[in-house]
Amino acid sequence: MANNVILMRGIVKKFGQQTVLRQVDFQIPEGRIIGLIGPSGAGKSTIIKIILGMEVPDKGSTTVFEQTMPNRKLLGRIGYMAQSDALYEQLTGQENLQFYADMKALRNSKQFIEHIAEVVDLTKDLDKRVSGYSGGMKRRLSLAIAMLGNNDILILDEPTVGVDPALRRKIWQELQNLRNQGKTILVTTHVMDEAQLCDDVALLLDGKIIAYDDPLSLEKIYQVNSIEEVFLKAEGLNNANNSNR
Ligand SMILES: Nc1ncnc2c1ncn2[C@@H]1O[C@H](COP(=O)(O)OP(=O)(O)OP(=O)(O)O)[C@@H](O)[C@H]1O
Repeated sequence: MANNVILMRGIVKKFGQQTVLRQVDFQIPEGRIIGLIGPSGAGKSTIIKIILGMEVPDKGSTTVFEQTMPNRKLLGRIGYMAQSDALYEQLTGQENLQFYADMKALRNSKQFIEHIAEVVDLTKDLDKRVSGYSGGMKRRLSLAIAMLGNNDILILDEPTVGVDPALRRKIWQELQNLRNQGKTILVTTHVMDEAQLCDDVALLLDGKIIAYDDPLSLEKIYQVNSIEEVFLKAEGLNNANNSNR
């Protein structure tokens, strides 16, 4: 059994009167790609922020490599891509990448930047200012920044929004390469084809992880043929349960 690199136990998170996470137990083993799916507003980004120590839960505990977050040293081992881009608009793509590479004290940053720019197909645009980038180009630059360096964990909040299918495939190949090197990847997505590519998929509904297994097992459990159908069936069952309460 692989070690769990991220462990959440009994997480409850409220924003004012709204309880977003009711009782989240979630463990992420080393060297796997884990997809976190759920309807919009289910609390996926909130889970990510709690893992990173950016939000504090009302109840429960979270550890990363058996330590509580935030932890500066651990943050250096994690590549994070948020839903909104944190880019320096007045700098070029290259300068943005170099800035973050310097922050990570990355050796061989030139080779890293060249490789990662190629993965997200930005090589030709690296000398342009980010203010002139399209939305999709900004997402790709954010993804490149998250992937810079030898991160042990990558946490990607909807990394392929605005990315065309061919490039999406290339990015997933890179994620799978990283997984094959033993890296751990947590990704949220609304693209069910991508969820299908994950080693395991966790389904967040009604403030809880209601199912967590590899895609084939989930399809068997829900007696359907795709993760999209798993999602729809689980949501339908949940809504029916709620209206019977
Ligand atoms: N800082 C905050 N203050 C108040 N409410 C918040 C805050 N952060 C999140 N929420 C609320 O918590 C709920 C879950 O938000 P979250 O962004 O985690 O959902 P999500 O599953 O990532 O959604 P999406 O798929 O649309 O990105 C939403 O109703 C959101 O409005």
